[in-house]
Amino acid sequence: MPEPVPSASSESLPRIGIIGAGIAGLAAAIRLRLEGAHVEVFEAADTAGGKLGELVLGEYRFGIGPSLLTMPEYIDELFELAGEVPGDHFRYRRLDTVCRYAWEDGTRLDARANPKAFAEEVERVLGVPAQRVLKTLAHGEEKYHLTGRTFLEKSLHTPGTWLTPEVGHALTRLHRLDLTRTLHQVHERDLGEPHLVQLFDRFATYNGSNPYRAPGLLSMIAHFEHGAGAFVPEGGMPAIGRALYGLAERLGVAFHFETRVAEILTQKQGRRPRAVGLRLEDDRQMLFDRVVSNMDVFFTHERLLPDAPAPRRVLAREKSTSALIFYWGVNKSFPELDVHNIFFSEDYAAEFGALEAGTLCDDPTVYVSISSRYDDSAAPAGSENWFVMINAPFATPEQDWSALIERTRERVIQKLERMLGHEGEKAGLREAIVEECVFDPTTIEARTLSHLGALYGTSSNDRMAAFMRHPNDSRHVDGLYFCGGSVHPGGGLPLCLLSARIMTDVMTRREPLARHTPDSKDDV
Ligand SMILES: Cc1cc2nc3c(=O)[nH]c(=O)nc-3n(C[C@H](O)[C@H](O)[C@H](O)COP(=O)(O)OP(=O)(O)OC[C@H]3O[C@@H](n4cnc5c(N)ncnc54)[C@H](O)[C@@H]3O)c2cc1C
Repeated sequence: MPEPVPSASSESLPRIGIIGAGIAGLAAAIRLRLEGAHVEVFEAADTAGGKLGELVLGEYRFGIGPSLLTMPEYIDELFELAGEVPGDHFRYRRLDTVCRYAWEDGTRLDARANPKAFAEEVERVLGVPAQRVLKTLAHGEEKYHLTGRTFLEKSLHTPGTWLTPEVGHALTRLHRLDLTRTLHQVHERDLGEPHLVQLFDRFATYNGSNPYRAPGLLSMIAHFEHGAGAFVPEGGMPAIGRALYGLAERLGVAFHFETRVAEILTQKQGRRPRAVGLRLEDDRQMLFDRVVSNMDVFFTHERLLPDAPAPRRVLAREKSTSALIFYWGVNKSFPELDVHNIFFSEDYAAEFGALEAGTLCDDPTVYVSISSRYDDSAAPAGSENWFVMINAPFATPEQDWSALIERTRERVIQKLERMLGHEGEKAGLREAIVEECVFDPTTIEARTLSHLGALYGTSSNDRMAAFMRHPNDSRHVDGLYFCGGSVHPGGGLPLCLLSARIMTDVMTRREPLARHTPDSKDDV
């Protein structure tokens, strides 16, 4: 990618160095540039996007990580802030069916995005009254409205966050938040029917948590998919990273690809050290007034600040789950599948029990996402690009991934052939797989530089999780800020985008920048 050289006049602007061009690093670069800073981004990989990267296998293209897009308005917001029309650079559409669910007993359910249509389908297939489903979704939405603005959109480490009418109102409604029940207990209470409980429990995995431990407050996640909606971007998920990179470039952000940062340079200034620049892997030193890390926060402390004090308790928090992913080029079409498909395990509790024990169960829930369903260019005609993912524990030294992969691959193929009704066929799924690549938690750690291969930073398995996530600024080093899935408010694309917004807010309140208007970008 080209490296735009900032012009001389940018020397008078506050200089900010950002480590990492993941979605949050890109959003931070855009926001800080618009706030009036000279911004340079250092990225170890050769492209922007981080986990939103692309994998090409022969004639098949895959998004490496995220497959489900929710809350695209946070992406639009960045184009609007820059005075651009989002649809000129990034287009997406809403899915009518958010997911096609299948169980081993033959039950099939298409989850429509529209809450009423979804509830009616649940009543028809599972016999649970539609009103009960709608009430459960409405309760999730209520939890989101009671807590979302405080817990997801603001810093939890700024006193002003807590002195608001919203917090006062939430305190009067604490009993509605289900803080003393697990997510699974809430679903048993509100829905009862086992298939439906399993379907709703799965929302815990949207931030890498365990429904048997995560607090009932997380039932708000169902609202994101069924209330706010699920979307597919034109050009596939990697198009998100490309679009934001394009916007950042147009604004004059400077990018350095294949440039790994080796150290955050600090200088003692007053009581605490201050971040004053970056040392790159080739030993070059770049001076900055402020530094933002979009790199996994554990590695930021461990590798880039080895001698600085670190928030040990926060960094030792339990990680979110990881994944075992099979990227399969499949040379035929399976019309019975949709964009997002779930094949449930028969014993969900045993599946999460295995994850807690650091291994995989014999019958995992299998997620199959096929982006060629909405993006023709991702696979040859009549073929499909299957992203097949099962939840996996974060990496530990005892795991033997080659043995686990061999065993699980066989079980996954058998399960899919059985549940798709292709068992025993000569030309089933097995024969149709013509391209293959496998990522396990150790590959994910190496490829995306995420500690232990966790997909979403730390887990939300306890009530204190939100408070114990790393803040968006450093308590130990002045001038050092954080954004991305491993810090507040957590992992997943929407929250990463919010982390960049919160971080910019925290930084500019503490150390104001001269606001930059989009029209004046030429003087950078
Ligand atoms: C398999 C998988 C499936 C997922 N599914 C979904 C989904 O369906 N929906 C959803 O919303 N979210 C999903 N997520 C989560 C989502 O992808 C992440 O939360 C989000 O992309 C993380 O973005 P980030 O900004 O934190 O940074 P990352 O994408 O982690 O990027 C960080 C960047 O920093 C760079 N870097 C690291 N160290 C250095 C260094 N020393 N010097 C220079 N650069 C460095 C890395 O190369 C990387 O590009 C999934 C994640 C994975 C892995």
